[in-house]
Amino acid sequence: MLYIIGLGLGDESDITLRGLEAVKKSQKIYMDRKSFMGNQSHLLIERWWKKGREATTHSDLVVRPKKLGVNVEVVHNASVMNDVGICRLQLYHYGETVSTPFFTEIWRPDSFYEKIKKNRALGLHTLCLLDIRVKEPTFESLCRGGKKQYEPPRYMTVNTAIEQLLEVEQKRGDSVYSEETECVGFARLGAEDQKILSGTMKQSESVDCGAPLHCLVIVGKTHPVEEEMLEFYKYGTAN
Ligand SMILES: C[S@@+](CC[C@H](N)C(=O)[O-])C[C@H]1O[C@@H](n2cnc3c(N)ncnc32)[C@H](O)[C@@H]1O
Repeated sequence: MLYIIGLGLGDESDITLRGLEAVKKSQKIYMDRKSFMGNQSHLLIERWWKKGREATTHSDLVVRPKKLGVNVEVVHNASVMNDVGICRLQLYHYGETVSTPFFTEIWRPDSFYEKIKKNRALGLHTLCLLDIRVKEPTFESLCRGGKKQYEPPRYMTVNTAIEQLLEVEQKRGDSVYSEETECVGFARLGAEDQKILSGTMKQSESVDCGAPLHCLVIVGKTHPVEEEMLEFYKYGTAN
């Protein structure tokens, strides 16, 4: 049996009772070290699983064992996809979620711009999931071959996300959003020191939201009740 257990967003105490039961009765436990930060992770608990591979996807971790006839059970938990609801921007007012990768000197992908443009044309909010670089081999060690060396882990901040979004707006120029566009920054959702910050992109870009993980919502058309709630997290108020 392979259990895939969501640990939630805060720390290991967020595991569900069902998840804890599955941990207790498993012989081997794998930690998914890619899409997690410190406490938030997806525990891969298995009985028959061979050594995991360095790079894989969650779907692959379900498909491959199933093809081998291994039973797979997912033990659900909170996800950032629903936890952003804490700021009371209504979840059914969101459009397509986008990912924002770290730009490099030579690689500045901006496919997210068209998706944000579509969402905003419909008045919808956009959740931006920010890049995580964990166990990334260094360019030198890849070129040299042999034993890999790894870059230090990097987690994109709200500040970097806004900076890159505004750079793309400047380049594409379709007035999809601007420095004055309302957004909500989230840091460490589910942790005791979680931080939620609502303000314009320009205001939010100047705030240090602290340790990762961060994500960002670009606010679409709001209902008066949504606006009322965002006041609690307004730039300049302590929260
Ligand atoms: C690829 S997604 C994985 C999300 C995870 N599977 C889930 O459903 O919660 C990783 C991104 O989600 C966002 N994220 C995940 N956990 C978060 C948290 N506790 N607080 C803020 N953002 C978070 C960050 O942008 C992070 O880079």
